[in-house]
Amino acid sequence: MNVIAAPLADSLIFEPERFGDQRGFFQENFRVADYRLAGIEDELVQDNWSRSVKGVLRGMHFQHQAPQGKLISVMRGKIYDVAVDVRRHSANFGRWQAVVLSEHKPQQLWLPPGFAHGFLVLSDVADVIYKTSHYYNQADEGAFSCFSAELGISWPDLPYIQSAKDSAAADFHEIFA
Ligand SMILES: Cc1cn([C@H]2C[C@H](O)[C@@H](COP(=O)(O)OP(=O)(O)O[C@H]3O[C@H](C)C(=O)[C@H](O)[C@H]3O)O2)c(=O)[nH]c1=O
Repeated sequence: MNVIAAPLADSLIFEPERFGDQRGFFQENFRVADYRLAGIEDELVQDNWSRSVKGVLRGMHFQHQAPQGKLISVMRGKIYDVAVDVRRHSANFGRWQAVVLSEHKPQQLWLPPGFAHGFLVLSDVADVIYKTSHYYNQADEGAFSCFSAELGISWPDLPYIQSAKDSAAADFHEIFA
């Protein structure tokens, strides 16, 4: 398992080995030992499956008291994955990164606890699976707008499909005043 740095400090990109043959391919998606070797001590306790059609824009989401680390893989399609460091002590507080994840490129993205997460679907459909280091708690959830001017996140230009919650989300500076 190769590990490379993602643009923001503490975020990592894992590159699992994919064994292809005339039948298709085999890929190990998760070994605790690989993540411990990369310095991730978080225990991953929940596994999610998110299916979206082209143009779906989910985010930007985070949890206040029990921030979730996320290990993100795209099983089908392609996404433009964005994360914002919302750790107040971080030198990168308020900075964002974008990583394109695709079923055709064996890469997984690690976001440590304290990153807000969102993604835009670039393919007709995308299946995103991700493990999290804390359980989901709707009461603990926070969100800010993907289009918060002060962040300057550049999104590919598509007709966006958002949930009512996401399209009504406040700007970053209103949440992290
Ligand atoms: C996230 C989550 C949601 N749900 C339920 C709550 C709602 O009834 C339904 C849809 O939830 P929501 O619209 O918040 O789903 P997303 O917009 O994909 O939210 C996710 O979007 C970004 C990209 C993330 O990284 C987070 O995991 C998460 O916030 O699933 C659960 O039961 N468990 C969960 O872990």
